[in-house]
Amino acid sequence: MDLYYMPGSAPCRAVQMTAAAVGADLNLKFLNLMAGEHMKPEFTKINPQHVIPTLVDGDFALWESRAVCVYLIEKFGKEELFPKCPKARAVVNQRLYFDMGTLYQKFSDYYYPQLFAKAPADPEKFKAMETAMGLFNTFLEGSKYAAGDSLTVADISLVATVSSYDAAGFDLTKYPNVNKWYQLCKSTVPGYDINQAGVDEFKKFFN
Ligand SMILES: N[C@@H](CCC(=O)N[C@@H](CS)C(=O)NCC(=O)O)C(=O)O
Repeated sequence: MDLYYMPGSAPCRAVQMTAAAVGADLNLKFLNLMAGEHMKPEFTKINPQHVIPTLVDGDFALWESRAVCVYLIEKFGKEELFPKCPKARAVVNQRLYFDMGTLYQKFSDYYYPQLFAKAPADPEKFKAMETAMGLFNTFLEGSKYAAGDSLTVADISLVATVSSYDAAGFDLTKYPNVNKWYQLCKSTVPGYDINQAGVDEFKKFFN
């Protein structure tokens, strides 16, 4: 399977950690977004939405990191990362959608215009990030992992996002449940070293 990716990208890191967790061997294909490689016809033919991560498994192409993570888990039969029980699965899905639509979204809204369009910092957008992180802190009340007592794909997706917040200098110590969960994930999420290497690349955008 090929994975079009960039190491600094949080959604790509989530897919790489999931691959490590399920034992999937990925053929990594670096795509340089800064050089516009994602807009070349060779890539838009595979993914008309021109985003990474994009997985290619034979004649099947898939993007949206959380969908890719779930595909890998199902393909490799690692059910414990995406429980079948409807309620347990629903909580995992809620956390995944929260990550995509709120936690990661607020991060992108605040930092990306500054990093990639030299826009000034918007304090309202910073507050929205704080609200989102506060919500995640509340979800973690009395819960070891993001969706209960065991590690799931929700943790993998969320830790990719939270490590980007950390890399950007966002103060996680104000969110004690998040901070505790983050430390736990660092030592228990398979392939966390891959995430860390990508985070180190991502940090360079802030210099
Ligand atoms: N929700 C998507 C976000 C993917 C995304 O925005 N990827 C960025 C890099 S981090 C990208 O490929 N941007 C290029 C573009 O939008 O054309 C996911 O989780 O996979």
